[in-house]
Amino acid sequence: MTQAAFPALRLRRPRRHGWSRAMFAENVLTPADLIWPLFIAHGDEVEPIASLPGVSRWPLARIAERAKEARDAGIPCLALFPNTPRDKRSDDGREALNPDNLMCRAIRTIKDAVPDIGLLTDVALDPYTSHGHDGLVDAEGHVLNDPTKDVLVGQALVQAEAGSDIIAPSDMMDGRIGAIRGALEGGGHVDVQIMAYAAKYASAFYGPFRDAVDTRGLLKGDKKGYQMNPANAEEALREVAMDLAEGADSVMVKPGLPYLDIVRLVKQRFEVPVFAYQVSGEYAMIEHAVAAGAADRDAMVLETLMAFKRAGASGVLTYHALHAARLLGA
Ligand SMILES: NCc1[nH]cc(CCC(=O)O)c1CC(=O)O
Ligand SMILES: [Mg+2]
Repeated sequence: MTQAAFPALRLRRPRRHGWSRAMFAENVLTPADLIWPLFIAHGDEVEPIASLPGVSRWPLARIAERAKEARDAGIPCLALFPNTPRDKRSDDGREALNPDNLMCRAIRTIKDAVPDIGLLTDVALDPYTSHGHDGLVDAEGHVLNDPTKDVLVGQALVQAEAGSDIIAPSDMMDGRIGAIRGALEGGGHVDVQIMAYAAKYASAFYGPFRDAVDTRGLLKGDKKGYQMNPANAEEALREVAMDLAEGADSVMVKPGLPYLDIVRLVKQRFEVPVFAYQVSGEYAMIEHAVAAGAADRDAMVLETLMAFKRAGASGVLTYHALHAARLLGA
């Protein structure tokens, strides 16, 4: 590429005026880029989550209001996470298969009230197990891949039957995308999508989420035996290749900002829709920085979300979705 030299070349020239900055923008962020995660309470009260300031668990009676707010702000899709009552959690997580569990009731409640918003539902056993792991555990505490995969298939089917639009397995078992895709096809759910949490890292940024779904106190050990090592990037490409080959419609990288290099690598290598999850610890870092007077919330939210777009993401799951969508729509 040939280009002029200074002073003919002045890269500041187009930055002088707002209209010009807008015209030269290489990426845009819109409310349609945002997926809003919502936590469902099992009781009747709104339950603020102390480690996730500004985020609450919503009872079923209030969940449709949130869906309407999201739709009215231009958010295309919600991600749902249930806080299963402790007495319904068990070693085998069988409540995940109950077609009347909190997740399935939330799906039906939202679909009845707001049929035109998309619903993405998490597939993994952690909100349902008494040990807090995403799968079935053997006597040594090892999470068993193949038996877990079979349960996840059943979990995906009850969610699809309740009306989920996008099944999002966040469990990191090998082979579950193919098994779930096969079951969805066999069950007549040919248009239900799969967004695979393909490159999900064993991260220190999930703490507040574990409070939100009440697994922090239950979790025995850690998830390093199935989630990825933060040292690895090549392996993320193998994870993505595997999930695409098994029928994923889109893939996710998680956490978000510390793994933007992975978003970029995946996008360049595969040219498929890539989503990023700006996770609970990332949200909390921003909120605590704001509370400490170290940052401007609106600017920081919009800048971090734009960074995902620049890296190549098709969209972002973020607890700031409603706030950001309203800023963008204003
Ligand atoms: N299936 C577990 C799951 N699904 C989404 C998140 C984290 C999301 C967040 O931190 O916002 C986790 C946490 C974990 O793996 O322990
Ligand atoms: Mg995998």
